[in-house]
Amino acid sequence: MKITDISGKIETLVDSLRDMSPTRVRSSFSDEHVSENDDERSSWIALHPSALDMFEQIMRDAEGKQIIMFLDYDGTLSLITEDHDRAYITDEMREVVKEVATYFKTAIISGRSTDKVQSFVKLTGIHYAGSHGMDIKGPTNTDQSNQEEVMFQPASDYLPMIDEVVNVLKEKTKSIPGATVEHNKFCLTVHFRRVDETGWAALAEQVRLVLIDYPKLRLTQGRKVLELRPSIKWDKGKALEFLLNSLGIAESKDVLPVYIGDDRTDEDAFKVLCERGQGLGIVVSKTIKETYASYSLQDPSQVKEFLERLVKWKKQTLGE
Ligand SMILES: O=P(O)(O)OC[C@H]1O[C@H](O[C@H]2O[C@H](CO)[C@@H](O)[C@H](O)[C@H]2O)[C@H](O)[C@@H](O)[C@@H]1O
Repeated sequence: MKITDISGKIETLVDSLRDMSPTRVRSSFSDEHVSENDDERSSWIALHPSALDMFEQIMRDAEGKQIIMFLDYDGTLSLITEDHDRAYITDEMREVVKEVATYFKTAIISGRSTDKVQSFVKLTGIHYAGSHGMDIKGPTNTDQSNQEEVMFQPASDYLPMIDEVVNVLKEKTKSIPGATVEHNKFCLTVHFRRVDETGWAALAEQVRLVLIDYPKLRLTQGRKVLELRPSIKWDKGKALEFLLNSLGIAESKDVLPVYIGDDRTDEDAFKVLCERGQGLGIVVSKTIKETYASYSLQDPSQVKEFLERLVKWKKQTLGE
C-alpha cells in the first residue's frame, strides 16, 4: 500500500467514526448512537430479514444437511464493552454455545488471540480461530485430554514483528488518554473507544506512521478500532474454508455452514458463503449496514435466542 493510500484510508476511517448522519449507511467504525428512518430500516430488513422471524424457513432449508456453526466473539457472543479486557461471555450464553457444540461442529472465529478468546469462552471440544483466523486450534484426536491443538498458523513468521509493533505503538500512544493497544498474537488492535473524539486524529496518525515503517503490515478497521495485521491473503473467510476442508466436508452438498458475526471483518466470511452459494450469513446489527449476510439479528441476546431455538429444533428432530 502506498503512503498516500494509507493517509487517505485513515482520514476516511476517522471521518466515518465522526459521521453520525442518520441518512447514511454506516461503517462498523461508527457503530452506535445511530438511528435510521423507518423506510430505510424496512428496506434493509427486507434484504436481510431477522433470522428469528425466518427461523422455520431456515430450518426447512437445513433439512437433511449437516449444520456447521461459526460464531464470532465480540458483539456476537458478548456485549460490546468500554474495556475490551472485560467483554465477558455470560454463563447463559456459554451454556447455549456448549449445547450447540454438542449437536453441531462449532468454531469460534475472532480477531482476538486464540488464547484470549479461549480464556473467555472456556469450552473444550470446539474449534477456535483467533487473530482473525490466523491461529486455528481444534480438539485433539486422541481423546486423552481436553486440550486443543494447533492446526494452522499461516503468519508465524510475523510474530517478532507484531511484538515489536505492539511495543512501538504502546510507547507512541501512551500520552493519548484512553488509547490502548491490544496484542492479539498475530495481529494487533488499537482501541479508540475510550479516547475523546478530539484525540482520534492524533491516534490514527500514530498508526499511519507505524505503517510507513512496517510496510509488510496492512490496516483494517473494526468497531472503534484500527487493526494491523500481516499482509497475507488470510482472513476469517479463509479460516472458514480451512475448517470446512479440515473437517473433510468442503465439497459436500449436504453441509450448511452458518456464520454469525457483527463486525466488518466478518464480511470476509459472509462473502465466502455467498460465493460458495452455500451456507447462511447472519449479521448482528441494530443499524443498517452494507453486508454480504442474508439474515440479521439485533444483538447478542437475539443470538442466544437463535442458538436456543436451533438446539430445541435439533432435539425435536432427534426425538429427544
Ligand atoms: O472478531 P471479534 O471476536 O468480533 O473481535 C473483534 C475485536 O473485538 C474486540 O474489540 C471490540 O470489542 C471490545 C469489547 O467489547 C470493544 O471495546 C471494541 O471497541 C470493539 O472493537 C477486541 O478487543 C479486538 O481485539 C478484536 O479484534
